[in-house]
Amino acid sequence: MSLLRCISAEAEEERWRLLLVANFAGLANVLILVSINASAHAAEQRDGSSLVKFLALIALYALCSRHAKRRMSSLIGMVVHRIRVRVGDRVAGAELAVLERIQASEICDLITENTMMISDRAGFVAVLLQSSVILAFAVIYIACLSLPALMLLLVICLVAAGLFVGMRRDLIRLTQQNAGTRVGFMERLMDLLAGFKELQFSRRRGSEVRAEAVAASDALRAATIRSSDLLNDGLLIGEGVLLVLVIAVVYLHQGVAALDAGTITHLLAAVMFLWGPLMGVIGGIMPYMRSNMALAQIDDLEGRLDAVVREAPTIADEDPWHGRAHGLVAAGVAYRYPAHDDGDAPFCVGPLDLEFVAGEVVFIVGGNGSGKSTLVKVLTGLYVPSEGQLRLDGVVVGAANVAAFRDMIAAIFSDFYLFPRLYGLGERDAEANLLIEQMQLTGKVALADGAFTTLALSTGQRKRLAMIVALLEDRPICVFDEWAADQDPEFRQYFYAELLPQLRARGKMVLVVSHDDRYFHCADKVVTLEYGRLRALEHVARDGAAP
Ligand SMILES: Nc1ncnc2c1ncn2[C@@H]1O[C@H](COP(=O)(O)OP(=O)(O)OP(=O)(O)O)[C@@H](O)[C@H]1O
Repeated sequence: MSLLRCISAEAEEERWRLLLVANFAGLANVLILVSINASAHAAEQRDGSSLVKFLALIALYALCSRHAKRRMSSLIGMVVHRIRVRVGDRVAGAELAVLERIQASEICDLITENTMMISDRAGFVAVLLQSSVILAFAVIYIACLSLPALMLLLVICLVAAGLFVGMRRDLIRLTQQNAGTRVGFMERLMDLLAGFKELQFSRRRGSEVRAEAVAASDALRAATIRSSDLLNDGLLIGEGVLLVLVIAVVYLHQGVAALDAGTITHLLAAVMFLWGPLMGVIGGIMPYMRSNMALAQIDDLEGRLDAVVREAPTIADEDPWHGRAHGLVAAGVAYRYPAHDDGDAPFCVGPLDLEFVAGEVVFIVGGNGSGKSTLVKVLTGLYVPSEGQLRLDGVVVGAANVAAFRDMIAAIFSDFYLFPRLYGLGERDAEANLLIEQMQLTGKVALADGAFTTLALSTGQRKRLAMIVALLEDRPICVFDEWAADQDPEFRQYFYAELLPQLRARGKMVLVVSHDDRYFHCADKVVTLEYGRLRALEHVARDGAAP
């Protein structure tokens, strides 16, 4: 959708009022020109009342033009705001498997860069729209002065428009190239920042990464120069058109039409007077075209998000469990990742038949890449099974109720994210600080007004904070993916020998992904995976001794 259409849709019924105000501004502007021309040629027109008329027209123009430009800028701001919210909602409403297919860096770049581009150029676009209205009135005035002059003006403008159309093609090509170049540069910058530590240990690796970052920056520089050259060419064409217009008017009476000196002076005054609005149009065309391209790129991103979102069923709000979970059954459940571009067979976990009950601790174990985390994502409703079904207390987990199902799970994944605040948990400072003491983090971090005082902690300490959040959530199903991997021996012991039994005693259904074979006896059941298949399902005797 073009920016003009977006503005019009945003303005709703205000659009007609805005158009009227912009037209008043255009009319007042041209009436000032007409009055100047009249006063310049007739002494009787230069009295006090004509001065008042001038001042009134100037005031009318200033007020209407100011209102129209301000409203247009603010409507463009609203269009951009709505785009941000819409794309944000689409991302928030997407499924994990969907988001894994679109790079987060690409989403961020497309939203921030393009919306900033539209916002930054909103002023130019507002001037363009207002100037276009003024020009339309000026064309009527020129037509009244001389039809041949109007024809000449239209021919010159058509030639200029043809040049702009040619430039638009270049601009589209450059805009697409620039987006790719910018993402490339951001990726190299991330290499430098995220891989900072690794780069300290190899000067050669460091210089190779730096060389690629410099090359990406250079490509970005060249791309930016090409774009600004194109914009400058656009401005130059506009200025050229103006000069050609002035010269054409002067020579007009010698060629096509015999004009008297008075009309020529009026025409020249018109062209010179319209220099500002003409430059407003010319200066605004490129930013307007660029804004439309930014909109097209956002449309494309939204289309891609929609296309993958359409594959996933719409999530509804049904809640057949009301916060209680007794038995979770995976019946013939399998999950297959999307096929690779290179034709390699994608990884598949399952089909598996498994059962988990409340008050039971189940360990999911296996070698690296055996599918433990993938299985956990299926069991927690993050991935929709490719085959089979998940049933909680006899009710199939599906699109209609998966949101309620997920609301019953407290999960800490191996690549967990720690929010700086206790979102969704209300006022829990006292309880949280008690748990912080239990987790031996007192003096390191505290919870004040729902926010952690710091997150600058070690990996193990941050995982303990994530555990505190999970315990505060107090959900019937707990999932811990390699939580103990970063804990010291004392805390590892606390996790397996104290925390898990406490959760079992409280009737929680606990799923633990673990490599700690020293503690496998702490489980009620051990599910062993190998290449995505079930290798063994062992029940552990409850006296603590492995069978
Ligand atoms: N986002 C993804 N897209 C495509 N394939 C993936 C993705 N994540 C994992 N895989 C594939 O799934 C396989 C199993 O990965 P998974 O993370 O489930 O293993 P894991 O048993 O948890 O391993 P680890 O013990 O190393 O954490 C991987 O070998 C990989 O081929």
